[in-house]
Amino acid sequence: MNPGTSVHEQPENLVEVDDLRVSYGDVTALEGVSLTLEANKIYGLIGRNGSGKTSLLSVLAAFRRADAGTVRVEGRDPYEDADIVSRVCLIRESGDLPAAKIRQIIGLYRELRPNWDQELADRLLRRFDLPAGRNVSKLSRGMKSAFGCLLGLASRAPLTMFDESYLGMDAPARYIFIEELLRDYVEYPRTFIVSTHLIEEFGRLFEEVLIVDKGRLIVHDTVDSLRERGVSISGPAELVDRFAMGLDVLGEQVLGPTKQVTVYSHPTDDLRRQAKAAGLELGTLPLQDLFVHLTTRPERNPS
Ligand SMILES: Nc1ncnc2c1ncn2[C@@H]1O[C@H](COP(=O)(O)OP(=O)(O)OP(=O)(O)O)[C@@H](O)[C@H]1O
Repeated sequence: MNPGTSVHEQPENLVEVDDLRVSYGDVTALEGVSLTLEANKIYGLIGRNGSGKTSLLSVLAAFRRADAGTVRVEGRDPYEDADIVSRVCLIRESGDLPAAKIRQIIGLYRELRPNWDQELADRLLRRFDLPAGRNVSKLSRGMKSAFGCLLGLASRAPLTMFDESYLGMDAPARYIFIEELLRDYVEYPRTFIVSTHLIEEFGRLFEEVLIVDKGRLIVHDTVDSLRERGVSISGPAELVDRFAMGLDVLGEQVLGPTKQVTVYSHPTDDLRRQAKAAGLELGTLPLQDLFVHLTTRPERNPS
């Protein structure tokens, strides 16, 4: 069944989180996180190791309870709400798979997931080349990940979250995942949150990006406006250096006599004109450079 035709009336904001705190003993994983996610969008969740991504997704999926603040999915607290939980799917890197054959686990999901699509599951089995008769304990790491991606996509949950679920998958398998996610999303729009460290590779999926850093949400913006926060400049090295002087340079690459720098500065019309007149090329800012810039501060690198 298409999630859009579900008996549930979806509020415009699928997820509402207010002043969330999550702690593990004396470790505070998230503090003061507030966010609103709309239905039927693809969100990228990025952050450095230990920044709190898994903690956030675990709370949304009701794997954990918030220590403070409120969490609402479709207007309701997902914790101990079986109806909401059946409409939320979190695929974690660890897979959370029982030691059973692929075919048996698919049968289980078919029972439990109200929107399960068997045709999609069969196609993904073929595309990922997964042996339906094999026990998951005998699968390679990448195969386990691909199977997790299959389960997440074929579940067609209105809120589907992948937490680094593609670790160990080779590049062709990751491309299949991205292609299938986009294809299915176009046909059956729903909300995805995709956490990843492969920012440029997965970036083309995202409409909006959430960046968490040290337990706080530091950015929630559209990909387009994030890319507009800076610009890449390329051309003859000497000219590029002269042009970038005084600007906040995020990164640089030298290829023979040519150089490309990325700068954290909104490319005004004036800057564009000057660059063009100087024979330089302006390009979009790589999300990865922006991410590194925003999450690398001196206190992160104690001497
Ligand atoms: N079960 C736990 N017990 C104690 N501390 C934990 C536990 N799980 C997470 N933490 C701590 O909470 C913080 C956030 O962890 P979390 O797993 O949410 O980060 P992450 O952004 O998903 O990291 P990564 O990118 O490395 O997977 C870290 O400091 C981590 O050490």
